[in-house]
Amino acid sequence: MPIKFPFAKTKKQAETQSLGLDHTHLPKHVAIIMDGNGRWAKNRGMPRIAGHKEGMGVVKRIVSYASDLGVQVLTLYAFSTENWKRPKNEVEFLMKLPVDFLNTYLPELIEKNVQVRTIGDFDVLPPHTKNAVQEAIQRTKDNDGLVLNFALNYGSRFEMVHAVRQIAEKVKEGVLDPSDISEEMFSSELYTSELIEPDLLIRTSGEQRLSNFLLWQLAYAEFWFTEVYWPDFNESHFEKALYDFQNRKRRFGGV
Ligand SMILES: Cc1cc(N2CCCCCC2)n2ncc(-c3ccc(F)cc3)c2n1
Repeated sequence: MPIKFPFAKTKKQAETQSLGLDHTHLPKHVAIIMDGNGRWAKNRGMPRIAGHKEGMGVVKRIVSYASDLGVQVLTLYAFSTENWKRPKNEVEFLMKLPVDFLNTYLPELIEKNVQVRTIGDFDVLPPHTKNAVQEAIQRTKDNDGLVLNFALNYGSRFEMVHAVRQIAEKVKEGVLDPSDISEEMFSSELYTSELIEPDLLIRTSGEQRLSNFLLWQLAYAEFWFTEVYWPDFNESHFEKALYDFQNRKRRFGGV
């Protein structure tokens, strides 16, 4: 199909450009707090894990859509350090989701040139979770399309304290003077050291909190909130978030 719209490189871009999305000013890095899965299930008289399972299908759709649009990095808050406090059966179910997701979608992610990464305290995850994620990281490490970054057992305060400890050790060893400590140095000690910072944070389910997610990295990001529960979130909601992002940037772009 001849692409009618300037700048659009793919059919998906042409479709969304017709709706007003400007593909030359997309957010490079979108971070998402995928909230509302438990309430979605409760409202349907279903167990919480049904919401998580439905939410996993939405992950696949939004990853595919973000990749087609040309978003460079997508960071998804999949499991926080606080989530270990949930009931044992729910935690066990959640720790199987990365395995289920990758068993089902890794071939398509590879086909779409997606690079899988994680941030968080990875070593304490269950072996089956670690093995599946490590295989996906290894099999996609040379891909240069969308970077799909899962925050797994992630907590921003834990991440920042770890960074401070690393820097303090260098000062203690005499290889670093305190006067040399900079924002760039601190950023280089974070899990996200190899990634550009998020331009846009999306949070579903009506909550308007950061919940210990990317506290340092989101310093200059636009925040976009929706009442929609994550299992009901779809490409139109994602497109609206990107559209609103662009319009905010247009209003203040000149200052
Ligand atoms: C723990 C957890 C929970 C999880 N949910 C589904 C989405 C809604 C929010 C929480 C539940 N999803 N969805 C995908 C993954 C995943 C993680 C790593 C990976 F390499 C591949 C897939 C995932 N992991």
